[in-house]
Amino acid sequence: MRHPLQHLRGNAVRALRNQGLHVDLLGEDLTSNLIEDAQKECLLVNAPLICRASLRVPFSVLKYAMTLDGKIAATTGHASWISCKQSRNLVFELRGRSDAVIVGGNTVRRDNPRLTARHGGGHMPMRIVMTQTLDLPEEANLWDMSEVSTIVVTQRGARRSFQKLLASKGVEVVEFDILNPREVMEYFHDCGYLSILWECGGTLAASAISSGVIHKVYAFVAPKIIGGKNAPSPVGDLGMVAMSQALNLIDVCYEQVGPDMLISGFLQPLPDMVPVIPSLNETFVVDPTVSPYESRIIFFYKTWDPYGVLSNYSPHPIQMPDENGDCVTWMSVEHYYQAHKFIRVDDPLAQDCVERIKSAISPEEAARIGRSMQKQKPYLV
Ligand SMILES: NC(=O)C1=CN([C@@H]2O[C@H](COP(=O)(O)OP(=O)(O)OC[C@H]3O[C@@H](n4cnc5c(N)ncnc54)[C@H](OP(=O)(O)O)[C@@H]3O)[C@@H](O)[C@H]2O)C=CC1
Ligand SMILES: Nc1c(N[C@@H]2O[C@H](COP(=O)(O)O)[C@@H](O)[C@H]2O)[nH]c(=O)[nH]c1=O
Repeated sequence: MRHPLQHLRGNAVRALRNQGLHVDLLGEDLTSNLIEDAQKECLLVNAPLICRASLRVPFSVLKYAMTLDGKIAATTGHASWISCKQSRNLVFELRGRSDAVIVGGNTVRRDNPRLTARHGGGHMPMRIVMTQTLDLPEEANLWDMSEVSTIVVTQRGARRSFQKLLASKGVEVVEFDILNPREVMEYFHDCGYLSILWECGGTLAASAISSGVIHKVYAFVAPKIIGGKNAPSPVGDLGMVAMSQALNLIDVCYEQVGPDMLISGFLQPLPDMVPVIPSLNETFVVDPTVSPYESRIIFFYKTWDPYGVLSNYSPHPIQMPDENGDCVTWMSVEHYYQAHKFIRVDDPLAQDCVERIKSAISPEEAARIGRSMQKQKPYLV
């Protein structure tokens, strides 16, 4: 398949063909039902890359283990173990395929987890803790940095003395003005993360789902019943009141793992799998009074879809007059847009940022520079 980013599209294919290799592109040179299935498999395998490239957050998987009566712990908070050994071994593999594993403060306080991939010398994911209060134990397995590092993300100004203690143990602390899953995922996207495994409890899981940053779910269901009116469940309050609002998983798979059942599926369509024209019962058009089928209206979003050339990210140069009326060429609308956040700001940092955006190699890079500068130095915008 072709690369999802327009400016990289075709490069690898061209390079291979230039070397005399025969390359067939799924869905272009080769078409058939079988090929369509293969193309879909290709999309699924590349889900993290596609998500990262088009949604500008890492691909996030929410994983949890629950009893048959939908509990992720007993009323006391005790949770080890719900799923069987084979299931937990599979979790080590999932961790090993992720760039980071993330939990909420309460899971750290309650479980003192290690969050390592005990799979024999393979890749170890970074460990991330999300906590507003920073009210965490002084001693915890996650502060043992001998095998792998931990990053704690928290609210700006939270418990400065505890931040110092963490720093003395080598734990990185990142402060956010607004600590929510989307901001945190955008930050880790900008740091280069591709895929994140969420192993938190229901409180943070609900917040992450509501923020739209969870793409896939892995639910291990153990044939056990624990009961308990107040025993926690995998997803906290989503503000839904009718079953018709429930989120339906897509491409659901069922797999038996020892005595457990692993149910997995996508929580939102992969960007390339989104239908270009929304179906009639979908109501998410920008203006609810406008039908998505109205012929005068052109819908565009991703650069590689029909009309994608109208997107800010389309890598087409534009010419715009500067403050003196002289014509200046910008590599894309996104370059122009990002630079104009800083263009008349009387500060050398802002001027430097404009120059960096101007010479960014792609619209995505221009957006990355603009957005991270805006986040780091909000006073410049
Ligand atoms: N069976 C399983 O698969 C799992 C079971 N568990 C069990 O679940 C229980 C803990 O569940 P739960 O309390 O939901 O734990 P979470 O892991 O969801 O932690 C919740 C905490 O996350 C922090 N947080 C930071 N930002 C946010 C935000 N934007 N929204 C929500 N929370 C945020 C807060 O920490 P702070 O208070 O520090 O500010 C909050 O109290 C334990 O009993 C544990 O054993 C946990 C994980 C998996
Ligand atoms: N209880 C439970 C899970 N709990 C998750 O695993 C974490 C513990 O990881 P570690 O300390 O590395 O073994 C814990 O904090 C929570 O996120 N996972 C599962 O696959 N099955 C289970 O039954």
